[in-house]
Amino acid sequence: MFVACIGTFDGVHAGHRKIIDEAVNLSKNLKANSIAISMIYPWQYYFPNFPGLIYPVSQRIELILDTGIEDVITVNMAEIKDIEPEDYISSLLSQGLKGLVVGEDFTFGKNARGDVKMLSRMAADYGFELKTIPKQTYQSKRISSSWIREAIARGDIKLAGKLLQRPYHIFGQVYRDQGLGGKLGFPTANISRGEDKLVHPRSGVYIVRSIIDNETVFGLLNVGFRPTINPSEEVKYEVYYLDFEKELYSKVIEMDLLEYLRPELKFNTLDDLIKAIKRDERIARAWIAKHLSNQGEKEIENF
Ligand SMILES: Cc1cc2nc3c(=O)[nH]c(=O)nc-3n(C[C@H](O)[C@H](O)[C@H](O)COP(=O)(O)O)c2cc1C
Ligand SMILES: Nc1ncnc2c1ncn2[C@@H]1O[C@H](COP(=O)(O)OP(=O)(O)OP(=O)(O)O)[C@@H](O)[C@H]1O
Repeated sequence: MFVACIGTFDGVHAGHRKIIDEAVNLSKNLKANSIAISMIYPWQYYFPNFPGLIYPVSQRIELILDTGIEDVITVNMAEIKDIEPEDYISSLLSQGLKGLVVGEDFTFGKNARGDVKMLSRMAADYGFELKTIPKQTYQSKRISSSWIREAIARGDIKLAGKLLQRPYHIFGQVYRDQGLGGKLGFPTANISRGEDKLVHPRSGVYIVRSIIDNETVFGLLNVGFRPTINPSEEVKYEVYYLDFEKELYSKVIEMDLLEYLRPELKFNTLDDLIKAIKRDERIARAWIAKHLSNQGEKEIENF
């Protein structure tokens, strides 16, 4: 016996959390297991103008499980897009579905014909519990993964963090590059974000925070194409951690994006680039000092 909630859940934003929490509550009332059914990719993923996922699928699953729901099942959109919605629900019923939680505007199945009206009818006919959740909003606008992707792409990481209920973070493995940064006076770790098609934050410089070997470290992340030296065809992620000297090659690091400082620029000389980075560092140090709480704990206010 199980209670399920259905969606893509990319980002696991405030609206998703509400749906998942309600599924967990309902499962307790019905003494059943709780399951999130997560579409691997949203419908838009298959179109060329899709900006990319907020988080890799593996991380999405971790975030969903962190909410306290017992299991996550991933479903390929191709598997259900041509299925009659009644058939999909019947197959869940035959597997022990006792309750279902969805957003009020949720649609699924062939021609998106499955909706709350249809689900209510089926719930009455087949005796399962249906809970629909009113849309969760921020500043009167429906919270959605699409809105968050768009905010990240234009560098509004504050808004993204609000909608996600935690700072937007990126994560990836450190790989060896030319090591030019060290020679310029600021060693950088180059990050590879993996295979999933992910949204790129607006190119430029960000203040970031990571936890490395149980220690909080702050850094400057450059996202972009490095137009000044060694230009790249694809977006690169390079982080310069402040007051940090440990070896990072091949480690997987996660960083919270806290503040957007400036766009990436093409400088005429290397010297100008170095000056700009030194200035970024001064601004970042002042920002960090201002935002650290007074109790000596390395916590950023407002997050
Ligand atoms: C904080 C920071 C800011 C940066 N800003 C720029 C920039 O505005 N324009 C640019 O062309 N490169 C910028 N870079 C990228 C540097 O050009 C890059 O780190 C340098 O080329 C070394 O790269 P490599 O060691 O990976 O070869 C920035 C790097 C950092 C860490
Ligand atoms: N703001 C919200 N308030 C209430 N329910 C929501 C909200 N956003 C999504 N849901 C519900 O959460 C489940 C998962 O949503 P899903 O990830 O498919 O949509 P989304 O966040 O709107 O993404 P997209 O912007 O890509 O359409 C669905 O049942 C959906 O109806």
